[in-house]
Amino acid sequence: MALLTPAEMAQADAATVERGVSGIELMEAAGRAVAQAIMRRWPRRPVLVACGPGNNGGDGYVVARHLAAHGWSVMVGALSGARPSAPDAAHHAALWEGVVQPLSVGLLDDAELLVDALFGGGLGRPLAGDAAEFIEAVRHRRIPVCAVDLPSGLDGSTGRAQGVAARADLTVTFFRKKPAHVLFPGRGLCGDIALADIGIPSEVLDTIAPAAFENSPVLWQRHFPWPSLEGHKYHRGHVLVVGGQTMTGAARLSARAAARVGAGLVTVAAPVFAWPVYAAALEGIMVTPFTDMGSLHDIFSDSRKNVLVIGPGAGVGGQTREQVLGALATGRRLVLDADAITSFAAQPQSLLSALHHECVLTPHEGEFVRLFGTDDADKLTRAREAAQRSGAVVVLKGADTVIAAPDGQAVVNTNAPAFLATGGTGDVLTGLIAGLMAQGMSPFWAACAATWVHAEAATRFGPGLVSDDLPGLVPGVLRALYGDAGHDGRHTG
Ligand SMILES: NC(=O)C1=CN([C@@H]2O[C@H](COP(=O)(O)OP(=O)(O)OC[C@H]3O[C@@H](n4cnc5c(N)ncnc54)[C@H](O)[C@@H]3O)[C@@H](O)[C@H]2O)[C@H](O)CC1
Ligand SMILES: [K+]
Repeated sequence: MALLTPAEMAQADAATVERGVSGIELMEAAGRAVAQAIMRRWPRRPVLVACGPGNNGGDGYVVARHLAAHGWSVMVGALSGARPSAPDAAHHAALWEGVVQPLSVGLLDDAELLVDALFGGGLGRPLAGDAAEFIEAVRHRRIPVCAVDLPSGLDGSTGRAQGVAARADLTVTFFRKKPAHVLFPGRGLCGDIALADIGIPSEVLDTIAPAAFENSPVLWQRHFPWPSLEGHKYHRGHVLVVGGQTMTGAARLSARAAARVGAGLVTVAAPVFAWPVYAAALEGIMVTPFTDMGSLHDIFSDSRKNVLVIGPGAGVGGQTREQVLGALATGRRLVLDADAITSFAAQPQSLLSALHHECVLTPHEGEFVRLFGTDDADKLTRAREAAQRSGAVVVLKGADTVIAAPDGQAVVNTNAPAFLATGGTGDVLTGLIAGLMAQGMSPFWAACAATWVHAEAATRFGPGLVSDDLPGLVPGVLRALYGDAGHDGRHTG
């Protein structure tokens, strides 16, 4: 599903109003959806609705009215005692027949649930004054919180808090999620996220043309390279993983992952004296020894090896740089990870100028900074800028991995479990990406699909996961995807 910035959300809002659905109706639908989500989650209890000066506050008055209509004891506290001035919010504030008190921390004493309708998409600066004081007080209490659209204080576009921000147990948002709902720290502050349809037709997206999406098989399933009966292994590509001299496990993990995700053939190019180690450990995966850059180049020159992988266990230094630049010179599809990125820390431009659009970089935050430097922009922006600057697909890994293409398209992955934070999982992801690219998937969709499959496999295993488990878990994930795509004859409705 698309991710909309608050500005794009306002465009969706306006486009819907142009189609004849009034802002007042949208606000009614939004507030009603929040009230219904609250009643589904919590038993009736005294509730405080904290209303801000804008339309987020307007939603709050609708929530108050619906909860009261269902017998809830409702207090409304207006920030700085101000009634909203915006017409839609003023309309709904006037429909609230109960008392409106100036919002104060003391009102929390009689509440067992807080509805945070202070600020949402219109937050323009860090919370200050009464608002900041109130949110600080809430954070120090154990009162359950339901946030309207966004926890107050969060920048909807970036998921970052410019100052103090509320923490919610449940956030109810409208039409489409914002980047703040999928990027940390925002995602962590939202609690559970409920997405409500408030009557905005999806057609409005045609004019907005969103460029950011939450990762899901829906995005790339139609591009997934399922084998066909008339095909054979050469149709399914050939991944070449350049092995390191000492950390031989990394390349083996990548190679196994590439094979498990369906690459027709996989070869590890091994430094000759480490060749026995690789050869002894791999059966279906071929191992070709090389002695120097010349013999490695001979291996590269076999164009049937349509995707090259450098980085897992490569070691940081001039030899890795030489291998990377040699691989880039072939124009072949390339996945660069870990040491292949770090090796260019002192001379990033020599890598950036050699990259092409059939390359994928898979840095974690530290490797990203070594190559692209630091700036205080949010993760989505940084990944996009890096992809544009490098001309390659950039997979900026983390609990909220961002996959960005040079044309600005970006996908945020949200199914990664905490268990993935263990050594070697990055090597597996690199192999999954390469394996899908070898079968013809575009670098961008291969990176999106591999990231999702990687996380789904980890989730299936759960606690105790080690990276060695991951390649063997991939078939189960593929089986489910295969079924969901209706390939097994089942109709998925
Ligand atoms: N777009 C939709 O489809 C719908 C959105 N709804 C709700 O509307 C809000 C966005 O409302 P908006 O009036 O634009 O902004 P806020 O209510 O978030 O902010 C109010 C107002 O406050 C001022 N302000 C901004 N930052 C601060 C600050 N740090 N301190 C003090 N004051 C601040 C600024 O002037 C803002 O305009 C959206 O979140 C939804 O909840 C519709 O109700 C439903 C459909
Ligand atoms: K809010």
